[in-house]
Amino acid sequence: MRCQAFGKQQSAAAGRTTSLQHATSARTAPGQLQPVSEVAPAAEETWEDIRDRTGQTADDVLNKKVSFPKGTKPERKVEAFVPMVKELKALGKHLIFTSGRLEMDVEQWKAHSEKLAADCDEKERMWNFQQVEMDKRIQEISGLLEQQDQVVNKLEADLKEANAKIVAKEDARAALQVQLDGVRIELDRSKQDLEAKNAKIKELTEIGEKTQKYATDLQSFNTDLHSQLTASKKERDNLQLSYANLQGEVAKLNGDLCSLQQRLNNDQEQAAKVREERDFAVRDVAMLRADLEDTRKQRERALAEASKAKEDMERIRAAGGKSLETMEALTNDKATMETQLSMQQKLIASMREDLAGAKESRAASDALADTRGAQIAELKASTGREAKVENLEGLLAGSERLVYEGELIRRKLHNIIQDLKGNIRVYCRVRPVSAAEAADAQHDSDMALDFPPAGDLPGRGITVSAPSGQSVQKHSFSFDRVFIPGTSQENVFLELAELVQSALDGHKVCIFAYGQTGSGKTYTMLGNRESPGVIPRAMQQIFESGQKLASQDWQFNMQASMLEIYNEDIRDLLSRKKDENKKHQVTHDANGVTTVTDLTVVDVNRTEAVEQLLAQAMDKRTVGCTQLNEQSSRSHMVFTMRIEGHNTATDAKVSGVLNLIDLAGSERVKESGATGQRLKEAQAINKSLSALGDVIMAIANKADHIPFRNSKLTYLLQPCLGGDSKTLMFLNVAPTREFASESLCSLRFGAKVNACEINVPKKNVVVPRG
Ligand SMILES: Nc1ncnc2c1ncn2[C@@H]1O[C@H](COP(=O)(O)OP(=O)(O)OP(=O)(O)O)[C@@H](O)[C@H]1O
Repeated sequence: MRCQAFGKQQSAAAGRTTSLQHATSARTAPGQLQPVSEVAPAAEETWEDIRDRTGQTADDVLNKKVSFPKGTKPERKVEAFVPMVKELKALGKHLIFTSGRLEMDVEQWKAHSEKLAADCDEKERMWNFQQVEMDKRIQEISGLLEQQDQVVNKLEADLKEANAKIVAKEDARAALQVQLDGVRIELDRSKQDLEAKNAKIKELTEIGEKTQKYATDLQSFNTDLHSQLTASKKERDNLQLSYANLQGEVAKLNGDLCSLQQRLNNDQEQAAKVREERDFAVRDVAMLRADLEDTRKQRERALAEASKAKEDMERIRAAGGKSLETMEALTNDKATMETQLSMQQKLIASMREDLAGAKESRAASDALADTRGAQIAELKASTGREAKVENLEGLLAGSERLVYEGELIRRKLHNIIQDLKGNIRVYCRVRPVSAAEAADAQHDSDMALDFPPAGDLPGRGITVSAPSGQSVQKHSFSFDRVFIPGTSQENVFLELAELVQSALDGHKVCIFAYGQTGSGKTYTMLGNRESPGVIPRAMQQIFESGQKLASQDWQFNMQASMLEIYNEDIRDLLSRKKDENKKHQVTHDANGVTTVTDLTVVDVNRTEAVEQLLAQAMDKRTVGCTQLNEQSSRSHMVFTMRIEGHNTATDAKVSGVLNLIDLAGSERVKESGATGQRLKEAQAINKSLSALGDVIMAIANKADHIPFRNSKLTYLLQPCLGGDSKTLMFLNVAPTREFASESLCSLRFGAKVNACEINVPKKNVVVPRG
């Protein structure tokens, strides 16, 4: 299209050129008007000169009109036309030149535009080609992009997989870390086990040493008995000789028959005493047997612990496999333990031999008693003489000495056994489910406690199932004795009668009941008229034993006092005055003798007298009704009996103390529903019981400072807990699930107390010289 238009302009320009050429040829034709320049050739002006000179435009020149007045001569008219012709000529030349130039330009433009069109076509072709190439390239790139997308997707999937693997590896590493931590904990626990076992072995070694000492004492006792037996045999030979002589003198002795009869009666009494002594020996042997049994069990337990330690060690070796040094240490420890165990076994074997020796001694003393009986029977049938009577008196004096010495040895053995049993003991007592609990549907009266029926810990183990979060967890404990619900007051007392006896032998003895409110502390310590508890039974035993010892020239002076600690104040329960605000101070002297100022002290020598005092004290004691116990003790009650003994024959003196304590019940303030005064009481009770717990913990941890002064209760009990007292704690627990958490707390506390070691008890005896 552009090329056609370009062609039309060309032909128009060509047409113009043709008409100008015609004009030129017309000008030069012969006979026509000649231009002035041809007449007088001169330098021709160019159109640009004319234009610049005259200021005319091309149109002005072409449209110029010439008019002449009439009569103008032709020469004049020619003259007038000459400049016009010149102007027109210059303009014509200019136009011809300009149009030639324009034509040239047009040609140039045409060539240029053709070239441009060709370039355009070429470029278009190129572009098309490039477009195709580009499309191809784009397709290729798209293909590549798709491939790359696939690669990226694959890489992403690989990355995801790698991440998952990393997470799994992290998890595995965390699990391994946990395992490692577990192994470390296991290792620490094993170390602790080993330390505990070492401590146990040390304890067993100490027991072994004590047993050795005890065996030595037994040996010397046997030797004494043997020498006494030899002496008795000699005496028996003498008696047989005398008896032969006596037969010849029977007639003369008839007159002395009555007095002899009297002496014979005395002899019979003496024989009864000898029998009693034999019974003591029988009981001692039984106790020894029980003790031996205990030691055997300890040994078995130690063996079990050693084999457990071995298993632990192997487990640790398998789990860690690294701690070679620890392994070696464990192996060494195990070897040491095994050596110590074999020593213990030897010790037990030697104890068995001692027991056999003691049995022989008992048989000898039985035989001696029988011989004496036979002699008495013979004498009964015969008549005696004055000299014979004197002989018999000597014999009796010897027997009395024997009995006295036997009593001393019995006491010694008794204390050795007590020491072996440990000087702080814990007895756990579980009360039965009460009728009210069983009847009330609001109470969860199912049992929360189990007692291992037999096996490792018969009568010593207890398991409590207590809630732990959403589930229930079992916790096992063992104590020196566990009394199941329904155990009678009598059977409970039998287990501590020996301890009470120690007070008569000059020891400080402390028995206290600890437990949740309503768990049976007061029932255990005081009981009721039908089933008296520890305090009345202990009194009865002390008075009866005191009376028995009177025949061995012992005289006892006993004094009782009773106090309660209520809201951290001490109150005298035996005072007949109404002096509630009186302040009492507690002091301990260097010998651990405790004095409470201004406290009523009453001389007692009969059970009935003590019962009266107890009734009086119970009337005064602060008791209240809580949600958990109708008759709840709101104070700690301390019954103290001081025993001073004097042997008029030997001038020996003993001084013992028996502290019997009914603590107030621990309670959770929230659950007991306490408010006002009850709340204040409960807070004071819990504070003092927690102070007791702190003291026990400090003793168990062998702390440098024992915080006895943190409460009146702990300060009062200081000689019992930290001194040389023999201490027994009753841990009273309620049996039902309702109180399982509280029971668990009490059992944990009891276990802590059980782990305590207090000083070896010291006897307060003054033995005269010579
Ligand atoms: N072993 C038991 N056998 C029979 N009944 C028992 C026994 N132990 C406790 N009880 C009865 O359970 C109830 C609560 O006992 P007790 O008053 O002795 O508890 P407590 O621990 O002294 O309470 P608190 O000191 O908080 O007042 C009493 O009625 C008591 O008779």
